[in-house]
Amino acid sequence: MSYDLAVKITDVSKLYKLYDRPEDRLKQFFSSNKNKFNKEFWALKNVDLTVNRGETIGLIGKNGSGKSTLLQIIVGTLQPSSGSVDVNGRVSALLELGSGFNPDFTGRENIIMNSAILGLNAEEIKEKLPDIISFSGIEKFIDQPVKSYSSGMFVRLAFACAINVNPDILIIDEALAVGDIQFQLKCIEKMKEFKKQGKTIIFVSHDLYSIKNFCDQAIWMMDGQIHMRGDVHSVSNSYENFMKTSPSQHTEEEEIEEDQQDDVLKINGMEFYDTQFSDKKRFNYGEKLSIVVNYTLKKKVEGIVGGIALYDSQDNYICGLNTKLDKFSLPSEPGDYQLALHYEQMNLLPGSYFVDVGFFESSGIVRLDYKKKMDFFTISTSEYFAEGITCIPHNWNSRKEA
Ligand SMILES: Nc1ncnc2c1ncn2[C@@H]1O[C@H](COP(=O)(O)OP(=O)(O)OP(=O)(O)O)[C@@H](O)[C@H]1O
Repeated sequence: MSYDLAVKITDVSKLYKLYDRPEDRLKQFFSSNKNKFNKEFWALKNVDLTVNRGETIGLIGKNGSGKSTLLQIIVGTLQPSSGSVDVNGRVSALLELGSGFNPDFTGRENIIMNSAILGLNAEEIKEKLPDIISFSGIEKFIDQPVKSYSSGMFVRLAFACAINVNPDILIIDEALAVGDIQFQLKCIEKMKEFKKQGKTIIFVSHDLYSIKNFCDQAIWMMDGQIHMRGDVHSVSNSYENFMKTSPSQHTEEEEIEEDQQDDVLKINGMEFYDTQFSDKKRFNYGEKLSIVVNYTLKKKVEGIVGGIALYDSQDNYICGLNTKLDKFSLPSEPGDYQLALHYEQMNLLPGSYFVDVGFFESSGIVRLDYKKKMDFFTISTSEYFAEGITCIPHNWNSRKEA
């Protein structure tokens, strides 16, 4: 395989045999009739994929589309039913939370075992061990069996192991979402460092915003196949459009959980203002409208991104704006701040509109605080001049054909 390639997958398929009842497995074993007692299910079908060294790839797709199966095959924890997999370099993966850990071993023993599996020799393990323990931040519990760990402690240990063994290829499957925000910030800094060093990263997330911010390329998996691959914006926009037209699809992306932790940034409140700077909630169509968000930054964070999104009463996404897209930078030093967004002309038609407010670190992967439907405002007008959600600036013209 060429030196420039990190992963080469050729015609890989993964077949599962599904049995309705446990005894069917035995019956099938003795049956000469193929598939009499089972159904065949292809989790992956004829997948070809090459990943170049230094690429940062986002893997997206509905639940059950085959993302984890593909990653496990790359990592080597799952064997394909057919096809070949070549990997150049050391792969470190954060797949299912702590899946590589032995619950009866202590944290320290698990680090040693994991590092050995990844190919580190005794000398290297001895050298890395203090870094891994210190990165995990769970020094006090490192000699306890991991079965006594909370999910937060698990993710700390798993991430510390995965990221400190100097991998050539880093694979992360959503796992970062667990764990506290300060630890997430520490991890994202490491991931950014990896990216700068030109390492290969494959990152799975249902959160398209973080995929768009962190990755250069994206792969969209559908029904066990690669449906689309290309630059991150075109693939994620196509996926987003597809998901909009499949109303029955329920993704984790929709389940934005409000961050209860406020140890880094806390959104304190929000107000709406008109041109007279009087605070109100009822506006006339076409009026100027400003949203002012009060927040407290408790720790220094560079490159914070603030965003405001509007939804109508049927939960249709109307408009999402953020400071990164508009190249507006926010302060990084701790303090109490106000962030104001001024809409020059609120051209939404009469109705109630809900506002989401969120703050993220620069790549969008770590959500510092997020308030869904934090408040709402209403638009009214005494005239009847258009229908729908918004009135787009326009004019009419008519002429007689020559
Ligand atoms: N051991 C197994 N036996 C039978 N079917 C399986 C097994 N593991 C996975 N599958 C099936 O294979 C399909 C692909 O699963 P996979 O976990 O790769 O999807 P995914 O895209 O990672 O989903 P998610 O986003 O929910 O993690 C699913 O339909 C799943 O039910």
